Amino acid sequence: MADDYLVRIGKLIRDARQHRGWTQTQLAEALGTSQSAVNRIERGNQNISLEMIARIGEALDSEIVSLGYAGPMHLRVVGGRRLSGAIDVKTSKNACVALLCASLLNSGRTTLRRVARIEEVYRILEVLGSIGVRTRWLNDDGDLEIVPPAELDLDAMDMAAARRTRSVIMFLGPLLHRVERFRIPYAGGCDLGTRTVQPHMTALRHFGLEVAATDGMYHAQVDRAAPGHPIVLTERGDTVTENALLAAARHNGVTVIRNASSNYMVQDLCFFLEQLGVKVEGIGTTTLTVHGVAHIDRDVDYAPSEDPVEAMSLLAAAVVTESELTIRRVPVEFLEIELAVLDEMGLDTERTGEYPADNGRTRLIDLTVRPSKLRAPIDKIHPMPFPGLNIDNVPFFAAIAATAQGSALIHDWVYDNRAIYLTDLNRLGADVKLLDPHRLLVEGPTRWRAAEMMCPPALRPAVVVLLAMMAAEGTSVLRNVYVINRGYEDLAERLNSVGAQIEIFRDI
Ligand SMILES: CC(=O)N[C@H]1[C@@H](OP(=O)(O)OP(=O)(O)OC[C@H]2O[C@@H](n3ccc(=O)[nH]c3=O)[C@H](O)[C@@H]2O)O[C@H](CO)[C@@H](O)[C@@H]1O
Ligand SMILES: C=C(OP(=O)(O)O)C(=O)O
Repeated sequence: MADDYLVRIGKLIRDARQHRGWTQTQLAEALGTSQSAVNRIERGNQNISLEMIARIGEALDSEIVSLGYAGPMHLRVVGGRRLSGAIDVKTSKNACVALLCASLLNSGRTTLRRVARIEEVYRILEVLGSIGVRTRWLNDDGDLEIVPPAELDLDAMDMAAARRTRSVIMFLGPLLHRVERFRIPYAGGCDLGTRTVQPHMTALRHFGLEVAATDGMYHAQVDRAAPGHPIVLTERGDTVTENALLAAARHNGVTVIRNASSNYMVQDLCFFLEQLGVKVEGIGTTTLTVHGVAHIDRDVDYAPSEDPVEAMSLLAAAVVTESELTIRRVPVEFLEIELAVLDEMGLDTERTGEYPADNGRTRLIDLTVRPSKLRAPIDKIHPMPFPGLNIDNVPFFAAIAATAQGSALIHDWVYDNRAIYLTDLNRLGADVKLLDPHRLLVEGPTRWRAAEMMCPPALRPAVVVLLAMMAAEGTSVLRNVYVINRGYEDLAERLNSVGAQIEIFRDI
C-alpha cells in the first residue's frame, strides 16, 4: 500500500509541476536536488518525507497533500482544439477488477500485466491489502504482483473502500471456498439507480452460499455443495457470470453455466482461469462448462486485454472534436456493432489488419477516425448483452448523435438512472430531450458552448460531458471528477498528448 501512496503523491507533484509550467530540472534546482531524484519522486519510486512534501508544495506554490483530506480533482478544459496523432487504449477496468478478485482463488503468486491505474483498481487493492493480501506495483508499466496470505483476515476488511465499488461483489465466488462465514458491504459504484444482486445470490446458492442482507452488509454463510444441474443465470450479466465462474473454478467437478455473458471481461477471466489450470469450454458463448480444481497453487502471469469502452470513448473524442485520430490497440470484436452503426452514420474510418493482444487471444486493430459529415441513425440506438452494442458505450452515442444531422433516438433500457445525466449536454449547447427515464431524443448538429458544471455521478455520462467540453470553444470547468478516474487512467494527460488542453486542479 505504501507503494500505492507514493505513486499517487508522485502524480500530484507532477501535476502541480506541469501546471506551474516547470521542468523536472527547474523543480530540482528549487529544491537543491537532482533531476533524477525528482523523476523518482514523481514516479513513486522514492520514499518521501513530510518535510520534502512541504518544501515541494512551497516551491510549486501548491499544497500537494492536505493531511486527512485530499481535495477533489477538477478539470479545466480549453475547448475547440483539434486532436491529432495516435493514442493507445489501456487495459479494461472491468477485466482488471475481476482478475484481482480471481487472484483470491490462487495460493500462489499472481502477476497481472499493464493493469490500469484507476480508482476502481485502487479500491479493490485497498480491500485486498486490508485482508492480508500483499500487492505490489512492479514497475511504471502497471505490472502488479499479488501474493495472498495463508489465512485471510476478513474481519479487518476496509469497509470504506469496499463500499465505494460494486466489484467487491466478486469476492463472493472465491471466498465461499475459503471460509464458512464472512461479510462484505452492499455493492457501490456509479449512481445508476437500483442494480440487482439477486442473480448473484441465485447462482451461488448452487454452491451452498446463503446471504442475508442487513445493516448495509451481506452476511454470507457457506454450507459447501455441488451444483447438481446446470446453473441458469436469471440475467445475462457480466459480474454475475464472473461470480459463477469464480465459484465453479474451485469446485472439484464440472459446472455448466447457462445464459452466461460472453463479454470481454468474462473472456479475460476465462483465459486467466485456464492459466490457473481450470478448463473452461464454450468461451465466447452463452454456455460455459467449467472443470474446476479444489486447490490452486500456481505462480501465474497474465496480461488482461484492452478496454473496448475506452476505445469507444477515444473514438467519440475524435468525432465530437472533428479530428483525425488513430486509436491503437482497439479490441475490435467488442466494438463491431458500434463501428457498423457509425459506418451507417457516415463516419470515415480506416482499420489496420488484426493483431493479438498480450493475452494471445483478443484481436486488436488500430483504427483511424477522420472528420466526417454524420447523419443521425435511422433506427434507435440500444444496447444488448454481448455481442450487442455494449451497454457502457450507449452514452457515447448521445454525444456523437449531437454532432450528426437529424434526430436520433437513444433507448438506454438497462439502467434506471443513466439517461437523465445525458441531458447535462444541454448546458453545453446540445438539444437532448428526455422522453421518459430510458429514452432520449437527440437533435443535431450542435454548436457546443463552454460551461462550468459538476461531474455527473456516473462514469460514462461524465466522460461524455468532458468530450463535449473539448468540442466547445472557450473554457469549461468540470468539477469533482473522481468518477472519471474510477475507470480511466490519466485521461486528461493522455488526451493532452494528442492535442487537447485540459488542466487538472484541486481545491485544497
Ligand atoms: C465491474 C463490471 O464488470 N461492471 C460492468 C458490469 O456490471 P454488472 O455485471 O455488475 O452489471 P449489472 O449486474 O448491474 O447489470 C447492469 C444492468 O443490466 C441489467 N441486465 C443485465 C443483463 C441482463 O440480461 N438483463 C438485465 O436487465 C441489470 O438488471 C442491471 O440493471 O456490466 C455492466 C453491464 O454490461 C457494465 O455497465 C459494468 O461496467
Ligand atoms: C457502470 C459502470 O461500471 P461499474 O459496474 O463499475 O459501476 C461502467 O463501467 O460504466
